[in-house]
Amino acid sequence: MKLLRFGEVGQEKPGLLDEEGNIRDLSAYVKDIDGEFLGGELFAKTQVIDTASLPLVSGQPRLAEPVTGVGKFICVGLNYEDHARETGTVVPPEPVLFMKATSSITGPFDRVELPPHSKKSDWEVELGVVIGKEAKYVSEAEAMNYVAGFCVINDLSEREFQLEREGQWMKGKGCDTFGPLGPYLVTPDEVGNVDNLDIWLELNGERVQDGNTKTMVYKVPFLVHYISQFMSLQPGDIISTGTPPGVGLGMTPPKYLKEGDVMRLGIENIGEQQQSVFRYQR
Ligand SMILES: O=C(O)C/C=C\CC(=O)C(=O)O
Repeated sequence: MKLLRFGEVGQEKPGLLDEEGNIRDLSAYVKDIDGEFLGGELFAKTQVIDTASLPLVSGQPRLAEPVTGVGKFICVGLNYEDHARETGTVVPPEPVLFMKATSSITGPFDRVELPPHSKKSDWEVELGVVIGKEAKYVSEAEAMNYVAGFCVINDLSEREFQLEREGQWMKGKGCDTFGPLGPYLVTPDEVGNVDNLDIWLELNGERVQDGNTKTMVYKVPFLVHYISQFMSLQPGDIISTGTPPGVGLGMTPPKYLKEGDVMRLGIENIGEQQQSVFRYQR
């Protein structure tokens, strides 16, 4: 099942994508796609709904982030060996974790804003994991029972804020619009082998990231297990699992986003996003 949310900002409704690629309105069954829904009985019931019985949504509405009310947006840094190398580092002996502000979350086709005083904003396509059940000290073997589904994430990163200013990475990771999610929350049964999915990003039509989740170092079950040793995970929390090589920081010379740029990114079986870039004016 591919769950989604559609409509203008603040007026989104829950929906799903049917087999023919049409959007169907789920709002008669479900208030919204959030932690309460994903952690409750309705989520399982929704998976067996006859989609043809749901109202068709006409036109081409805006697609929003497929889950709302995200409590935690946790990211894993340097989780592909070749990406670590391109940034001049190595894969750490344990996962590097950081948080993105939940206020950075936007829809998959919404515009990305460059902060007024930024110079080094960069792209990072990533596989997102959406938690469906409270996970506290879970084992690696049982970890997938806590996963509701997967989505595409662009972990946008302002490198000067992240790496050249004092303190933690979060300054460069949590800027407004720096966390496009979606367009779909895809349930595991439709994803196939999560350890073998093509993952890519194009900047202005040129493919700059061209990887596969098979080269991810710390895999999804391990990450869910690992993070749950430090904090409990709640339904609707998101884990962004790291990016493959091809970010602007790793280029010679480095290349960063500018107004007018267009990013298109996707993951096999999970979906595609596209964002254009503008500079926020104060
Ligand atoms: O130079 C470093 O320490 C790491 C630079 C970028 C890694 C990153 O942002 C990531 O998400 O991975």
